[in-house]
Amino acid sequence: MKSNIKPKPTIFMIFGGTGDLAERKLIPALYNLFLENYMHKEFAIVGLGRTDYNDSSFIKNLLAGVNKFSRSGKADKEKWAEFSSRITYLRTDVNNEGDYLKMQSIIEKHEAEWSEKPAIIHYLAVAPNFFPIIASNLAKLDSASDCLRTRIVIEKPFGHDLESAKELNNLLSSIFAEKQIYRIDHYLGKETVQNMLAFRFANALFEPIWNRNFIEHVQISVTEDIGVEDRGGYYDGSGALRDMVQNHILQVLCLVAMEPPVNFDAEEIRNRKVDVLRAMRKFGTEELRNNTVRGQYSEGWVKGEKVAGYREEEGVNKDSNTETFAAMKFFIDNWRWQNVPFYVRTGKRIHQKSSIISIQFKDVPHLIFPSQSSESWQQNRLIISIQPEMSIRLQVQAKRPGVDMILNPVDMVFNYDGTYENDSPEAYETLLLDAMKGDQTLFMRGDQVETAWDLIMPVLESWESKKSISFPNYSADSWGPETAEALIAKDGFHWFTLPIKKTDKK
Ligand SMILES: NC(=O)C1=CN([C@@H]2O[C@H](COP(=O)(O)OP(=O)(O)OC[C@H]3O[C@@H](n4cnc5c(N)ncnc54)[C@H](OP(=O)(O)O)[C@@H]3O)[C@@H](O)[C@H]2O)C=CC1
Ligand SMILES: O=C1O[C@H](COP(=O)(O)O)[C@@H](O)[C@H](O)[C@H]1O
Repeated sequence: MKSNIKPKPTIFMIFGGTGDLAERKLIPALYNLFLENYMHKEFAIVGLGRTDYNDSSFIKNLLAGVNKFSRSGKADKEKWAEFSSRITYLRTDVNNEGDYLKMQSIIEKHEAEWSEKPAIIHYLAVAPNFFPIIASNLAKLDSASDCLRTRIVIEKPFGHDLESAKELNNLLSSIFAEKQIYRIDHYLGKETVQNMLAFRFANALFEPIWNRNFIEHVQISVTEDIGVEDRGGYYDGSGALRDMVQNHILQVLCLVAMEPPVNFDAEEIRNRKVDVLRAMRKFGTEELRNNTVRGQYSEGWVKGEKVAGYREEEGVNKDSNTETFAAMKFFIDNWRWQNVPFYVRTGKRIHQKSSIISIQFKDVPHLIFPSQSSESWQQNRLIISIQPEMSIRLQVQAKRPGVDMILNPVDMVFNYDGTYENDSPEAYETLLLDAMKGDQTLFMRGDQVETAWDLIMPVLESWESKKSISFPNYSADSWGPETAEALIAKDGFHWFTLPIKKTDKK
């Protein structure tokens, strides 16, 4: 993220190098960073897994992944040869202490050959039950306590609840310093999410009105048209609240609501974000009843094809009460945001894939133009579209051409397509480069994770204790349960959606 820091020589140890995340995201991201000359010339990638590969069969598999998933398309033959010459495979069982000694010798070999001692990034792309055993074994490596160059990247989910997140934090901090721990949230790597910082704190225009005096309400809506796909086993033990709200949505909310930081330091930004989480109102019995909604999708039709209901998905319990949709109303109890509702919603098998932040401003204090119909009148609204459209729209009222003073809302639009020629990097590219640079700004600090868990625990506990919910309660390809409409409609608002463009639908 910070352009004034350059990566040093680096060794990537990818635990779970043979897995889905490495194939679809990590290796394509590292390859793109290499293509765009962001990597230091001295780097090595070590894939770790139990599968019986040698270097060449491992690399062949990774190439297929790059060809299929990289945003830069099929790999260039020469560039791939150069990139892949840095990749090796080490057959490893994370439970086997002897395998960590082999990692140690790889590190020592590079230390002896390279111009300076490398940064060592242990990337834990394995199931979370392996995080403790890997961390404990890494503690035995000579380099583990070297704060300046050894880093551990932890994939989501970071804990299953507050207690397990605390346990994991305690274990990690007994081995590593906080500045060595990189808890990943890929939403923070998204270009449009990072742009919130630029938009809010590099423009004089918006900050003076960014508060309860001018803003009526805020919406954060992250909807997906896909179901749980092949992750039913994981998802059924998680649900939408844990999978999306506790992490991605609360992190985005923090960027919308944080106070201006005094500088661009990782600690300063993360302090301001955690302040927001600490100020968020806890859910008591009344808020649980009135301000939260959950749902689960049933079968339906998507683009002419019949799709299964959640309970029929592979890996999902046939009478599962796991929510695939969550909506809630939050309040932030501080001077800036008192009484401004923040509505959030997320769900799978929703009619439209779309991640948007909508900020609705208060009405004008006095309207001088008579006879405006309700369709022609819209309070000012700022829409930050994270994906698939990457844009910022400011909806303002304008006079429609004609002899009468008829108003209608129009959009002032900044669209990434058409403004910038280059493709935006994938979230993992930004985050991996930051891990190489040692920049933690876009990674979650331990207290942030725990405060976010603390906030949602009453909702989780309440939902888990009341099993009598009548699921499924929304059909695939709908906008979620009707109660989610009611949650916002009872305050006089409605969920904002962007019109679907043909290209948005796969
Ligand atoms: N896939 C995705 O899109 C996303 C994944 N994540 C997170 O990333 C992590 C990995 O997910 P994903 O790649 O999908 O999982 P996969 O099941 O595809 O991969 C799991 C990996 O763990 C390795 N592994 C399992 N047991 C051992 C062992 N005893 N010793 C050594 N290696 C072992 C497997 O290697 P082998 O089989 O060769 O032993 C494999 O490489 C999870 O925490 C997940 O929540 C987060 C966001 C998105
Ligand atoms: O972390 C996760 O995110 C994806 C959605 O990510 P996006 O970048 O496609 O918006 C979600 O599908 C998945 O369930 C969740 O684990």
